[in-house]
Amino acid sequence: MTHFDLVIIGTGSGNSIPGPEFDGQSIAIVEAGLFGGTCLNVGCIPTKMFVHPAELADAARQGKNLGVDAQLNAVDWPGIRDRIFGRIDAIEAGGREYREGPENPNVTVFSGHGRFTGMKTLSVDLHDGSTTEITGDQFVLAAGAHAVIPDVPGLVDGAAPFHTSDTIMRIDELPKSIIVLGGGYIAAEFAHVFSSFGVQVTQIARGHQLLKSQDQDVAALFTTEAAKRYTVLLNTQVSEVRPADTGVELSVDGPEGAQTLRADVLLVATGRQPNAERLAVELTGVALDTHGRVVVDEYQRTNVEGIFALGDISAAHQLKHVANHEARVVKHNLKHPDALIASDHRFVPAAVFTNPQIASVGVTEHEAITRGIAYVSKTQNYSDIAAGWAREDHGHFLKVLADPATGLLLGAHAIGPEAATIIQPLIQAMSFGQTAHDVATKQYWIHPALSELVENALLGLPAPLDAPSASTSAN
Ligand SMILES: Cc1cc2nc3c(=O)[nH]c(=O)nc-3n(C[C@H](O)[C@H](O)[C@H](O)COP(=O)(O)OP(=O)(O)OC[C@H]3O[C@@H](n4cnc5c(N)ncnc54)[C@H](O)[C@@H]3O)c2cc1C
Ligand SMILES: NC(=O)c1ccc[n+]([C@@H]2O[C@H](COP(=O)([O-])OP(=O)(O)OC[C@H]3O[C@@H](n4cnc5c(N)ncnc54)[C@H](O)[C@@H]3O)[C@@H](O)[C@H]2O)c1
Repeated sequence: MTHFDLVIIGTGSGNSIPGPEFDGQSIAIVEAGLFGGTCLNVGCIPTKMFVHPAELADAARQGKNLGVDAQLNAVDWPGIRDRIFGRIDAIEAGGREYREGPENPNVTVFSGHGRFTGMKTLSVDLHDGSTTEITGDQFVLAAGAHAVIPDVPGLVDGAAPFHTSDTIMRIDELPKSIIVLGGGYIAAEFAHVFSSFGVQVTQIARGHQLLKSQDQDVAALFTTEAAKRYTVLLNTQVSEVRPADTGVELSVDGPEGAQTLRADVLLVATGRQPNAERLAVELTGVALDTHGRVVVDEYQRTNVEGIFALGDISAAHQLKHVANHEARVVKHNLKHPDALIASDHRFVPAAVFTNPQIASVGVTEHEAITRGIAYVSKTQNYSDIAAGWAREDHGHFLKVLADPATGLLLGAHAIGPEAATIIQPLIQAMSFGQTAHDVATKQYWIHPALSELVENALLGLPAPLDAPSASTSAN
């Protein structure tokens, strides 16, 4: 049994903790899978590296509307895949080498699956087949989450072939058809990529809308636009998945009754569960909530002294920028027990990298109504600002919600070109407590840039003093 000052489990955002401040401390890093975690290897980065070529393919198809008659001749899947993972795998290998190398003499990397066996005692099943046990004064639980496989015959028992986001990006060839199970982020982004690459996509969602955690107007428009691009089956349940001659066969039940669907490939994208139970954190006394997340306070401390948690294992938002933020908080708090800093989860933004793109921050209109929050709102269409009009945008918009008494922003929800980039000034305004009026009027907005969407949305909000206390909206 080897003892360490600090044990970090997981090399996603957890790997950013060791630095010169920790030079005098012995550190164990435990990693069961690829070095660098989900975002780098199987998450944000590779998916967005597929999204960009998908956008290029879409642009070739759509250019004709504006007089550029381009043609999409072929999508070289193996070429795209190998370019992406050629770059990513090198970073993964470099990251591992760096931590194992002479630059980090105080760090020991354990390549294997860790599992608590007692108070601050971790057993690690190493990839060489041996097992080792380590203890630590302090622990950082940064072990992320894993894809949930629904309890459907053929899936849970592994009888039928299927992919998750962990494997789909490395398949050998572009399938002719794919069924995407799930209506959330991962399903939306992969349905977009495969559809743009010319694959026949069928997306199955059990709810009445895709991306139903978004503002309802955004989710409704996205669902309508997705259904124009590929087959979307809503209110549909899968009862069985079977292997077929060339792929898979699914029995589904929906508004059209029972039917059998076939495709070359099935992608299951039905949520991600924190890895806390797999790590047996309860054996070191760490409490979990009803979602299986590690419970942390605002300083990222668990209920056990000296054990911190960050990222997907404990966060309500499974997002890389949240995991990174929390890692910075944990890094500080490990070194400054008498001057702790708190995580800031007030305004967590997120984007879905689809076509159209979606971005959001703060409360949705539905949430404002159900929580009884007084608000005013303005929905600004892209087509009514110069850059949107010029590109003949149809139907896309930014909706902003503000407090009628103070003029402070409550939320922003965009669907349309560059939505993820466009809403950043609104995230900034919310974070720094700037009023909608000040943000709109006390700076220049570049003309004719897409950012004028934000300026016009804010100018369209009723002024705070004129506003009634009840909700008002301007469209
Ligand atoms: C397909 C996909 C696309 C995504 N796209 C985006 C995006 O565009 N933007 C965004 O903000 N977020 C995105 N996310 C979410 C983002 O990837 C995660 O929120 C983020 O990576 C979580 O970081 P983490 O450090 O908490 O965990 P991870 O990065 O998952 O790191 C945890 C590490 O712990 C290791 N581990 C787990 N259990 C053990 C154990 N018992 N012993 C040892 N090691 C263990 C794992 O192998 C893993 O390497 C995406 C996720 C997916 C799946
Ligand atoms: N662009 C981004 O920031 C990005 C991209 C991908 C993933 N992520 C993160 O990763 C998380 C996980 O993504 P996800 O898409 O797997 O989860 P999600 O929570 O976004 O969506 C899960 C979907 O699966 C459906 N579902 C759940 N159980 C089901 C079942 N038994 N049968 C059928 N459908 C079922 C849900 O109704 C929902 O539509 C996201 O919540 C997000 O935080 C972020």
